[in-house]
Amino acid sequence: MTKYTVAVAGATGYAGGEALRILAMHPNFEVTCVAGHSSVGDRLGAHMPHIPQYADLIVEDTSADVLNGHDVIILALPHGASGALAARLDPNAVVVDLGADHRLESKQAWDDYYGGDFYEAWTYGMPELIVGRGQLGSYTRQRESLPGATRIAGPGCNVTAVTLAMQPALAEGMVKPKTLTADLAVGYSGAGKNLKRTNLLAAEAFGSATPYGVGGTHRHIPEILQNLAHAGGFADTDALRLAFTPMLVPMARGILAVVSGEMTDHAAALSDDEIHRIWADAYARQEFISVLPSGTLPATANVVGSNAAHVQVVADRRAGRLIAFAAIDNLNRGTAGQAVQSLNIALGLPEDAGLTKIGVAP
Ligand SMILES: NC(=O)C1=CN([C@@H]2O[C@H](COP(=O)(O)OP(=O)(O)OC[C@H]3O[C@@H](n4cnc5c(N)ncnc54)[C@H](OP(=O)(O)O)[C@@H]3O)[C@@H](O)[C@H]2O)C=CC1
Ligand SMILES: CC(=O)N[C@@H](CCC(=O)OP(=O)(O)O)C(=O)O
Repeated sequence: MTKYTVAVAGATGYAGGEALRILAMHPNFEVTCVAGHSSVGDRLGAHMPHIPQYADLIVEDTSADVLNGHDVIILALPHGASGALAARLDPNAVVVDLGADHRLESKQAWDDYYGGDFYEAWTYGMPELIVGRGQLGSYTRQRESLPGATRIAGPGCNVTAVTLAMQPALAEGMVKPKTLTADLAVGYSGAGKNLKRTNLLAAEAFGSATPYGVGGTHRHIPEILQNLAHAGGFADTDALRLAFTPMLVPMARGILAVVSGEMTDHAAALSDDEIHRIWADAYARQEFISVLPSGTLPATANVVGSNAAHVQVVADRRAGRLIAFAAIDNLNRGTAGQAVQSLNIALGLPEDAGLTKIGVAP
């Protein structure tokens, strides 16, 4: 069996930790290097006691010299920290960046929402993303760009939930593209191990629910628009408008996205069963995406610990809106699971190697 050595940078953080957990269960990968920042010199076991097989690895400095020499390099660093580093990595290594530095195709969007140096977009690591149509009307997927890729950009976690919920509507012209809204319940781990992306202290977040990143400011908006523009076959994101409001809720992992848009006449003329069938067909043969039976709504507890996305769609005919739902585990499907899925495809391994769609509910 082919074995690949893997270096994980950001190994002491939540996203890097989930990558290590998945890699520990993967038959083709062996973690041979872990790197960090303030934890350099520590045993990894001090930070990741739930992954005993890598407990004795020592956290090394995050530098190109340390990371080069391994077949695969996973970067799980704060955004802005991987762009310059990535430029010094071995061109023959397969590199996956879980941060945002290589996701956006538009420099303008990067400048508007992130700022700092812009780095070119890498092959986007969301295999099920609809990017066009092939012969006989079947969808072309992002999966087709991944074999042989050596630079892969891991999508944002909120982006993943919103895209998977709503992309069939754009692909089939079922919602007016300037009427989109997305409201999300998001678990604490999305903010990283210090809750720092929310500016909240643990005592303020615990037992409470509060919105953040409101008013069109959240950095995931341009990435969602980029994806939905691909799914809808639009030349750019100007055709789309999205009101996006995430809310921090008291759970460790999970995202529940509620995404809606005003129905087109085409959608309004369809029955509930026909609408549901469009979602089911869009995700047929997409092993990790489950369109739930009509009447069953997604819940984060059912996907925690897995690379699955649970999706549902309903028509609110009084409001004239289609409402799509997706539940994911932000660290697994939203980050490390999706990254390993993309790596599997890039390396020609079975797409599901080392991954599960079985959750740990309740
Ligand atoms: N959490 C999530 O749900 C998701 C996270 N991501 C992305 O993954 C990346 C990591 O996020 P997350 O794990 O949540 O964050 P954490 O704060 O939990 O972890 C950050 C990691 O990066 C290291 N680090 C911090 N600063 C630097 C630096 N200047 N140079 C090198 N390493 C550094 C830390 O090392 P040390 O502990 O040693 O200081 C730690 O290992 C981010 O880009 C994030 O946006 C993407 C999707 C979802
Ligand atoms: C609760 C919380 O703060 N969640 C984060 C998740 C972002 C994330 O991790 O994705 P990036 O890689 O794009 O930063 C947020 O909404 O910004």
